[in-house]
Amino acid sequence: MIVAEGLSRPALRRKLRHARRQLTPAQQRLAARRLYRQLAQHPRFRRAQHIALYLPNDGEIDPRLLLQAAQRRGKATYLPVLNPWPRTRMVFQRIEPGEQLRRNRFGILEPVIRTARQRRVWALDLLLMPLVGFDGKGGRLGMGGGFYDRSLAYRAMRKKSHKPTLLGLAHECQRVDRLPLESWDVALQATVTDQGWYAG
Ligand SMILES: Nc1nc2c(c(=O)[nH]1)N(C=O)[C@@H](CNc1ccc(C(=O)N[C@@H](CCC(=O)O)C(=O)O)cc1)CN2
Ligand SMILES: Nc1ncnc2c1ncn2[C@@H]1O[C@H](COP(=O)(O)OP(=O)(O)OP(=O)(O)O)[C@@H](O)[C@H]1O
Repeated sequence: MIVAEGLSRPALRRKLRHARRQLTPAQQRLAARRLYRQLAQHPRFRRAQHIALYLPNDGEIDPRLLLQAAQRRGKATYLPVLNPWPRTRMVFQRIEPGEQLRRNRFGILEPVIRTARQRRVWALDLLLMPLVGFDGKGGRLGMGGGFYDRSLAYRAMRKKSHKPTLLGLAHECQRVDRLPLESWDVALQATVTDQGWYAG
């Protein structure tokens, strides 16, 4: 586990991003299969009809087996898409198997914007979130764009139990003893790694 004390947020981010990029392709594949086993039969996943995931970037744990499983089971699946304007906004758009994707300004694959296919965050059942670091208290450190935090800002005004369920997905090497909490940070209900579940 990584000790956060004495590290600034950017320094911690660099260290954690470095750690996940060190994983070999074989380790990545194994972790992705283990993650799939942790979640595919879990009630939170089985019960969800509208699920948002992401396409892996920069060493992130790969949730594509879960994406395929969700599509096989007839669930609606969504990916984050960066809005052209305002540029700080991220939306969730439904994707179908085999749909053509394009790289966004960060080089991450995403569907081509089609407003009619977008769904409000609070109308999703399950949000599987990428992250750079996590702790055992629901803390999440992202890439630093604040995209997920802004999408979830509505939560501050609603009860914790509201939709969607927020789960972080991570490699075990992304675990930090304790993350400093910022005012805008939205707590995860749990983080799931290739090794297990960490309740928030
Ligand atoms: N797989 C995945 N998709 C995602 C996210 C994510 O974290 N992971 N995002 C979650 O928010 C959004 C994209 N957010 C991002 C925020 C910052 C950087 C970033 O700083 N990237 C470069 C900067 C270089 C450049 O500008 O091209 C970097 O690697 O340093 C990347 C993505 C939407 N889609
Ligand atoms: N609810 C919000 N409203 C406005 N700005 C916000 C909000 N949440 C976060 N931000 C801004 O986003 C910036 C990045 O935040 P932070 O470092 O927590 O992002 P992150 O969680 O690492 O990234 P991401 O959510 O994209 O994965 C902060 O400087 C903050 O000002």
